[in-house]
Amino acid sequence: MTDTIFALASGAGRAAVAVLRLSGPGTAAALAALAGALPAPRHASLRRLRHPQTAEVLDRALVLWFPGPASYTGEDSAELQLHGGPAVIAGVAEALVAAGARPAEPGEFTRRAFLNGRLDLTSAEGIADLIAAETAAQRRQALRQAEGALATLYGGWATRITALLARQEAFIEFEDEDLPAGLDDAVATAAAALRAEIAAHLADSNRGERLREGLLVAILGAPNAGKSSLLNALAGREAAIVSARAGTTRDVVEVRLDLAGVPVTLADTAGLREAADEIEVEGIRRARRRAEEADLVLTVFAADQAPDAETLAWVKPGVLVLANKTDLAPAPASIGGIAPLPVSARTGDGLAALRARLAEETTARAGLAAEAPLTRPRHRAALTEAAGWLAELDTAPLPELRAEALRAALRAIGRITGRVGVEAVLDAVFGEFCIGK
Ligand SMILES: Nc1nc2c(ncn2[C@@H]2O[C@H](COP(=O)(O)OP(=O)(O)OP(=O)(O)O)[C@@H](O)[C@H]2O)c(=O)[nH]1
Ligand SMILES: [K+]
Ligand SMILES: [Mg+2]
Repeated sequence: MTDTIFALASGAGRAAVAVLRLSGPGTAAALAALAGALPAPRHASLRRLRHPQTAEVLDRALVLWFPGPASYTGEDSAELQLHGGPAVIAGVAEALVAAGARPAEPGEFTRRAFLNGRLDLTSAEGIADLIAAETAAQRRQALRQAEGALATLYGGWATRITALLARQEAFIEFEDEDLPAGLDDAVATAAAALRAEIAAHLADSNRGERLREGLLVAILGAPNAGKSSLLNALAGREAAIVSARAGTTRDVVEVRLDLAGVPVTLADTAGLREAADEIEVEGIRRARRRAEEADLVLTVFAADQAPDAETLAWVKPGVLVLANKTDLAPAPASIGGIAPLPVSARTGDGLAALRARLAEETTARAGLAAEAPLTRPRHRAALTEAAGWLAELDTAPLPELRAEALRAALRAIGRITGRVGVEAVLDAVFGEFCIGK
């Protein structure tokens, strides 16, 4: 028998209202034990909540009863809107345990919704992304996915493969009879067309995945070039220590920015130079490593200094070259063959242009690529596999082998939406949820 689970669906900590959710076959009994007779379905009803054993009154709360299957999980479920204090929440949780329920695992409500056919895996992942979304562009992408944009796309492809498989199997079964000429070729042609659509979907330069994960932008340059000053200016707060002493920054200092809807982690790093101090050496090692991982590097020079060799090594295609301190000296026309963007962290000159340029660079690397962009490596791997099986149709000599390739392609796509062989991926998918969802 399925457990009845409960969890705090609202955030932890003191708040005006805390929402506790319940789901499972024992929901009605637990509600009755705490709140008396069941309220009308889907109508908020104000009730005294009592401990079922001690009868102590724990709170006055709004109680909502959602009988299955027309609920989020598809099971009988309920919501208790409590006063949001920690002692109230703890008391009601204890009462629910006394009434036979148990605390939920992360993502367990949505997992049940999936198992009861209320949503597919991509929609469930969209809900997790929606809860995690930090920017408007992330929210839009997550909401579309939660509402089934990917389920529709991938489900449509699965339907087409199923139809091809039916034709291919008819071909095998009636091989000796008179079938329309070219049926076999027609299957291969349709499979090739589908493979091209999948390839186009895969060739989006990971924009959807990058929007979901956010971008890393690293600031690199000589000591005292003004890297930390630039980070603070872009962040709008004194996140990193600034001083006239070369070698101030040792650890990597990171801030989160929202650049035109793309979440960006901006990393300030130790100035590059031949250092003797072992702490500074480690800082410079970390600086280089962060820059190598970065989606974009801001290579910073001081306009009043000759470019140093260590930083010049980071003037290359794909980086953004900055000449800072233009209040002290004009920016050179070219550094290492690239025209630098002139800025002054001190006066703020050029910062608006830098911000605009950064937004341009980040949205070119991440963002809404299409109505239903690819958002997860899990989907990418399965689609690549499906496309590989469809390619087999061009070369597979026997109708039986072609049918087998179509079946394998179908299984690969079915794993994305959760139609086949899902046990293995469920823990990974629902483990990323918060408790209460
Ligand atoms: N005049 C002028 N001074 C600046 C500007 N930007 C930074 N500075 C000064 O340059 C010095 C070094 O600035 P930081 O931001 O600490 O430089 P950094 O590149 O982070 O230095 P390290 O962490 O030591 O590598 C400080 O005294 C800043 O006030 C600027 O645009 N104009
Ligand atoms: K400094
Ligand atoms: Mg610094």
